[in-house]
Amino acid sequence: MIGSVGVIFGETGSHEIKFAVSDPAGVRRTDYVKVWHATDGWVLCQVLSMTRSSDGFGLAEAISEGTGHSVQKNADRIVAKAIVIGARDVQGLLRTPKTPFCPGDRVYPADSELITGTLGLTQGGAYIGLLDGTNLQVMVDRNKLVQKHCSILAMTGSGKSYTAAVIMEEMLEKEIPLLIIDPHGEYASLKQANDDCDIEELCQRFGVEARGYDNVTIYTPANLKVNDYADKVLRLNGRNLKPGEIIDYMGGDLSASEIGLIYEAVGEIRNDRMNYTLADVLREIGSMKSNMKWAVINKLEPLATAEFLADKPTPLEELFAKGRAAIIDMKGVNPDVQQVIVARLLSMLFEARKAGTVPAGIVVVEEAHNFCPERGFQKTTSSDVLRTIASEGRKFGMGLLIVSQRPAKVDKNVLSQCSTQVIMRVTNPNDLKAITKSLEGISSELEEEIKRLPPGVALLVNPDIPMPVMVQVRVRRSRHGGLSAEVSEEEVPIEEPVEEPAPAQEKPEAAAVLVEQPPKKSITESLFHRMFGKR
Ligand SMILES: Nc1ncnc2c1ncn2[C@@H]1O[C@H](COP(=O)(O)OP(=O)(O)OP(=O)(O)O)[C@@H](O)[C@H]1O
Repeated sequence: MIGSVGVIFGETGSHEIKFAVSDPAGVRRTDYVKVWHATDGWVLCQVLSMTRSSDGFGLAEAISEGTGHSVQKNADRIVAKAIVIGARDVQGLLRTPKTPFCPGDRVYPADSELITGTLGLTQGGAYIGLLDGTNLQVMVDRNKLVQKHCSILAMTGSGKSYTAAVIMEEMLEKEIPLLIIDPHGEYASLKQANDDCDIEELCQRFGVEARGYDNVTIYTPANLKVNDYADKVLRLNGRNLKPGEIIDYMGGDLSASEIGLIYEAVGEIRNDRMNYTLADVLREIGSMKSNMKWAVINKLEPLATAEFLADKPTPLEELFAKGRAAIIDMKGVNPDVQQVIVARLLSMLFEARKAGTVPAGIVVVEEAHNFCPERGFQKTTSSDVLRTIASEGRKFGMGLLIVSQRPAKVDKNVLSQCSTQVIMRVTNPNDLKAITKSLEGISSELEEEIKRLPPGVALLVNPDIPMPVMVQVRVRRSRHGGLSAEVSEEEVPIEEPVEEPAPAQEKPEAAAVLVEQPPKKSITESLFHRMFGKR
């Protein structure tokens, strides 16, 4: 029994074994163990559960009699259940034995080489962390992250953004372009080296070196007053927009007649000239006879005055470039506008990628439930493009890194395309259900495990690793947390709400249909007149 931790007993199969633990200090739940199989050699197994009882008299004696091994006589009985992972054959393919294991055979702790080789932990070089409870590095294939997308799902405070930053660092190390949609300004600190008080010890443990990344640029769609730690403003093209582009920006909240009005107005302008602004489109709509024009102006006016639309847009080639990360820091930007910006920016980026004018890379979407919500929760402008990138991105080398604390609220069409899943602690039953639904054959033990994961520990599901593995996510090279807490919060003036004046006289609806009435002067109308003068 030297070196062994237990002995197989009872009815055995080739997918699962039960063993009586002979060395309680030598084996714990989730540990990897090995068993010799007559045809397959050393086979890797993982302990799923352990039970201890004092009423199993007879079990140890039975095993002892059958095998000649002495097993914990006169003590509590500890029984472990382990799942059989398998062994690599000569071609490197993972196989599970075709015949059952023998009762009485010994179970040993698995050695590092067998674990790493069988689980395929070192493929592709993006270093995520250490296999929980070991010193074995877990790596995933960078290219597959680009081609097959990745999701990080966990409840708040469990280490989502920390882990997302670890993956971003791995991409930056290999100069893979990153575009990061950052609603809370959490990733600006990628620029600074990790200066945690215990950083030296952690770096030694995980085998990394602390560093900041100076090839990271923070863009704000607002302005440098609202976001004073941003490096640059993000501007999208606001000149000579086609009717379809204007409609996209307006977020799909238009009736067919309103859409018609926009086409008509832009058509009129383009008959005359090809160089125009949204203000010109507004003016053209204002000069139209249709009663509907006020509704359209009401919807278009915020766009015409939006800061993020400009004559000189930020070049996509600058935003998505080899060796660089562009953080789109949404601080101070209204959530509806954030979605419009994400929708437009990602549509243009995906087109540019298809045309080959930007390199292959990864788009990170934090708070993904707000940008691609599950049907039934809400409709957002950015849903369609994210769904398109999720399903077609792999053909063109555009990957998604989806991060969310509400997996149940993220579009399943997007989540189901993420072949790498990093799952951290989740306790909400709906979120847990959404996760386990997407993981084929997840055991009830693993489900329980997800509820109890400590911060910084993740369950990693990856196509190159034959089963989910528990990973202690490595320490960050760069500092964790946004820069926003360090800068003085500037007060953003809040506009007083303007009360709409009550209509002078209520008109019967039928009359309004039959007789064309001049529409009442709305806020939109007065704003319009203020901007362009009376018409
Ligand atoms: N792998 C790790 N190593 C060390 N500390 C970690 C690790 N993961 C998380 N932490 C710590 O746990 C805390 C929470 O992590 P993080 O900010 O990533 O959580 P989160 O899930 O993104 O939360 P929120 O939704 O509130 O942003 C942080 O203070 C971080 O320092």
